Amino acid sequence: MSVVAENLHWGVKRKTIVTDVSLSVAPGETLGLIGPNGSGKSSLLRLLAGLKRPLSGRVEINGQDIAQVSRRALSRQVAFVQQSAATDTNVSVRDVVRLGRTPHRSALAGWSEADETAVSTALARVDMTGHRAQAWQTLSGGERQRVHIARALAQTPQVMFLDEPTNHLDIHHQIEILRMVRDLDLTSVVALHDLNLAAMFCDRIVVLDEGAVRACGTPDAVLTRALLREVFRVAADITGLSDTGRPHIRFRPE
Ligand SMILES: Nc1ncnc2c1ncn2[C@@H]1O[C@H](COP(=O)(O)OP(=O)(O)OP(=O)(O)O)[C@@H](O)[C@H]1O
Repeated sequence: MSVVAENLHWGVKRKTIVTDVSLSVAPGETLGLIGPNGSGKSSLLRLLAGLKRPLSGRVEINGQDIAQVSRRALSRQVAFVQQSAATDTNVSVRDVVRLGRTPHRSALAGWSEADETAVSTALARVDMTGHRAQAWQTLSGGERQRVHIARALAQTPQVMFLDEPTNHLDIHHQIEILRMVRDLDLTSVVALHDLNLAAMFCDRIVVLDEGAVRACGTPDAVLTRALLREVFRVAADITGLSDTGRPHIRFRPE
C-alpha cells in the first residue's frame, strides 16, 4: 500500500510544528525519518497514521483520504509503534500482543486459529516466545519495546509507522528489528536517531528540520557532510559506499 502526504501543516496555538510536508512512500518501501530533537518526526508520523488531524493538507493510504476512513477500518491496515508506549500493568506479554488482533475481531466472534497464529508468529519474530507468559511490568525496557512491536505485527498491517523502534534495544536487536521491518512485505515509515542504521536499512530517507522537509532521497544522496553539518550540527566523514552501496558515517570530535 502506498502512503502519500500532501502539504501537511500542523501546530498548536501559534507554534507551527509541521510545515508544508509532502512525501510519498511506495508499496513495500521502508522510508526513514530523521532529524534533530524536536524537528517534528513524531508529530509527522502521527499525522501520517491518522492519530492527529492536520490543520491543512491530506494523507492518502492506498489512494484513500484517511480523513474519510473510520478509525477501526484504518487500524486493520495501519499499525503504529509508539516511542516508549505504556501498557496497563497486570497483563501478560501474550495479552498485550493479543490486543493487536482487536481491529480484526467482531464482538461476537471467538478467538480464532488465525488470531492465535498471528500472535505466535509475532512473538517469534521479535524473539519473545519464551516470555509469553511473563507479566508485562516485569520486562526490561528492550523486551517491552519488542512486545510493542509484536503487538503491531499481530495486527497484520499493510502499513507500519514506527517511532524510534530501536530505543532501549541492544545492538543485536536493533539490527534484527530493522532488518525485519525492511524485509516484511509491507510499507513502513520509521523515525530513527541512529543515522548509520537509517543508512543501512532504509530505501529512502526524509530529513526533517524545524518541521519542514530538508532533504529526501536515497541514503547516499541525503547523508552528505554538508547536511550533517547544517542540520545535525556535527562534523563527520562519510565512507563505505563500496560493497553495500550504503554510506557509513564516522563522526569527528571537533
Ligand atoms: N501537543 C503539543 N503541544 C505543544 N508542543 C508540542 C506538542 N506536540 C509536539 N510539540 C512540540 O513540537 C516539536 C516537535 O515535536 P516532536 O515530538 O514531533 O519532535 P521529534 O522530532 O519527534 O523529537 P525527538 O527527536 O526529540 O523525539 C517539539 O518542539 C515539541 O515540544
